Amino acid sequence: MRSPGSSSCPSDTPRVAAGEFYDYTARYGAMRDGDDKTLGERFDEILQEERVHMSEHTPGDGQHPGLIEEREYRELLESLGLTPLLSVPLIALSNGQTRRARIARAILRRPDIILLDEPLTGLDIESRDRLVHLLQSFKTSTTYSPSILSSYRLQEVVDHLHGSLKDVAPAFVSHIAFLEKDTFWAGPRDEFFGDFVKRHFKEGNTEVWANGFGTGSAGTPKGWKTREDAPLVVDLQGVNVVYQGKRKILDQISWQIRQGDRWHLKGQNGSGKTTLLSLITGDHPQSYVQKHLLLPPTFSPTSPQGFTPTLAHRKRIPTPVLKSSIGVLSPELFDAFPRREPGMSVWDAVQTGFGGVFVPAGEGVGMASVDDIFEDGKRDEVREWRVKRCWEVLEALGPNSWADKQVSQTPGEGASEATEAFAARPITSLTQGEQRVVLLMRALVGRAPLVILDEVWSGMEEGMINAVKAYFKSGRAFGDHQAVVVVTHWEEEVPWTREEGLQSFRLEKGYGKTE
Ligand SMILES: Nc1ncnc2c1ncn2[C@@H]1O[C@H](COP(=O)(O)OP(=O)(O)OP(=O)(O)O)[C@@H](O)[C@H]1O
Repeated sequence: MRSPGSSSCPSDTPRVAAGEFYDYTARYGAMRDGDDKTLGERFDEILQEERVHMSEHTPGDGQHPGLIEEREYRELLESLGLTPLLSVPLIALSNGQTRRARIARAILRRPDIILLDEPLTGLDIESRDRLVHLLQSFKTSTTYSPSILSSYRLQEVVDHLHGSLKDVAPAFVSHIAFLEKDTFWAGPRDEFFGDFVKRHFKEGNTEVWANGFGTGSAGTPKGWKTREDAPLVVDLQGVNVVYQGKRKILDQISWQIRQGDRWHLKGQNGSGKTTLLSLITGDHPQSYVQKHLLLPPTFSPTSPQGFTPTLAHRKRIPTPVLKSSIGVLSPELFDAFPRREPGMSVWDAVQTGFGGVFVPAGEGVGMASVDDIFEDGKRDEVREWRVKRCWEVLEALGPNSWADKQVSQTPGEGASEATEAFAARPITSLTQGEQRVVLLMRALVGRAPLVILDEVWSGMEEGMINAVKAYFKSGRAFGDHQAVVVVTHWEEEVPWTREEGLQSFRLEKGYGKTE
């Protein structure tokens, strides 16, 4: 019998765990039988399950908290912005929409305790406000008032953007438990901000602020006089995506991405960011039918010089070539990456980034592909560069950079013991945050002409976030020939400023515009 006591909303891998969304490319293709269950139908099923569960118990026996009333159900959907999505198949929901649906599902069952793991991650600003408002309303509700246990990253609780200690914790939070390495503190919110935060961050723990974005040197050195001189990496003109002949998601989008560019792709949940990026990565079937969708066709095997910036239409680029031209980390990729592949180590996972593949290809640096692709004279050089590059990213983002205060070695001088041990670990033995860092290494390792970083910080611990920020700021993470697109709903997570050359592309109601 299920426990009526609590319900939770895990921060990630929800689609896999729930069996509701298992293959991230499936959502772009034709729906298969069983894929077309709508959000409304799923909620109806849950309510029916609750009715059955209630009928098996007498009221007051403590085994069920009572069915949600019709009016409250409607209000719940409304307050999470789900009403217009009831007729949408589960598989077609965007990330933020899925997260909101999962939170509603948890609340529908009216548990006594709700566990929320980083509930604001992946939500746009409006949805974050709506959720906080909903959780706040439970405090004064006479019909349903659950206890809420919710985890947040420090930046969602303390004003991180400005490096200040201002309390920005969501309004409904009354008590805070703080966990960091060997420090544990728990108590009322006022005491946390009144005393603990100030004391804790004064006592030598200031690096959490010092490494924030906005410090250090610019990360966008460029070898071109003006941006327009830089070669194109992606060229989209008048791109459209329509579903079922009527749902227009992208309407005449034109976007040019050039070498050295740093882009922030913006837009509310469901505005089409993932769809647009899936056209660029070639995962979306409609990428083949676009009139003008030019993508980077060339391997970038050894160095920036190895890249020839000649664009080609999606139809003309073999998928493996396109995959090796674009480094990606996204929630979809995180869910789909086959980390349970028997024996897959960190090293194996990182090196799949050279080909943008999921399965390690052979021995060593997985360079079966090297033999296939490169001529005799070039193979050794390619192998050598790839091995060196794997160690570089492992050193830069491995445990030396976030686990404790050890000073990491200069990249290229060989890997430290901690890094070697980390490289050998099975990826399944890592925490979720560690797995994210490894998949970020995978996206960066090939020095691909285009790197797409979609919500890369979610699930990472504070120390990891700071290590990644520091790496991006160091100028070593990206070469001049690389273009980077960052997707996040948090401005403070974007690693560059406008002064450093950052540009923004916003999607709204199907249209796209540069800001
Ligand atoms: N196969 C499909 N059929 C119908 N609609 C779809 C399909 N796939 C996606 N959509 C819709 O396309 C819209 C855009 O989704 P997309 O995932 O691109 O949004 P997003 O901007 O990435 O959102 P988020 O910020 O939540 O990640 C959503 O409203 C989604 O429901």
